[in-house]
Amino acid sequence: MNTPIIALDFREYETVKEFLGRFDEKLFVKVGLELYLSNGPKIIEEIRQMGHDIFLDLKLYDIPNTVGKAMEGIGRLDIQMTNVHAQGGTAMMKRALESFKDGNPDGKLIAVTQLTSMTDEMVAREQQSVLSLTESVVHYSKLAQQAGLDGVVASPLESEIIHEKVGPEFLTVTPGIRLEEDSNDDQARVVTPADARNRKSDYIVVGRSITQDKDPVDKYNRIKAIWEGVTVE
Ligand SMILES: O=c1ccn([C@@H]2O[C@H](COP(=O)(O)O)[C@@H](O)[C@H]2O)c(=O)[nH]1
Repeated sequence: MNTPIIALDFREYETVKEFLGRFDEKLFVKVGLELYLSNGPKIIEEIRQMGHDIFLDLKLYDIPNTVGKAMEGIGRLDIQMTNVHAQGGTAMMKRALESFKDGNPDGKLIAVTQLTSMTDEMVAREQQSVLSLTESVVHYSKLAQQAGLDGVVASPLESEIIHEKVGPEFLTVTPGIRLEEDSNDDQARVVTPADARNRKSDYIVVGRSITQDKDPVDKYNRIKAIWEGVTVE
């Protein structure tokens, strides 16, 4: 069972250091735009030196040449996973893959399908999509697979159908995770860690539910145990 990925949505390195210092085990953490843009690539080195694995979540979305060049830089970083937007198209994803794997052959490149903050209604009205949200997620997953990527970012609600339509080995990395006790926020497609496991997600990504808790280590351990099926919520 893959360990839950903790989204380090903080701005300051000092906050990250204090947060990670509470844990006495190796973690898989996600560095997103807020942390990376405030600190630059050195944040990756610092976290790696602490012994943790990193998913660099920059969601690149541009023309193939621009994304390819940016991925050359990302490929030089010591990370385990990174991503692009599948909506950038197959040519863009292929260029991204080539550049990233050139520097980091073991790293995973995945693509965002439909953000977990999106609803069926938003996909229909704002994207003017003729496909339903789920159909659109499957469509972008197939494009990502055709481009040779390792998997996608989606909601756990779509994990089963992605595995069914695209393949069991194709990774589903799934944010939008909340326990029943957690408050509602900007996430629209939300499930519990147990539900994510039942729906065959490969990874769960959890941010505020852990980082904003008064006891993040305890909350992480609870979420991990539920995700692994060791305890019920
Ligand atoms: O579709 C997506 C893609 C990325 N994310 C990121 O995951 C975390 C989730 O944080 P929470 O605090 O648990 O909501 C966050 O960093 C997002 O940028 C996503 O939520 N949905």
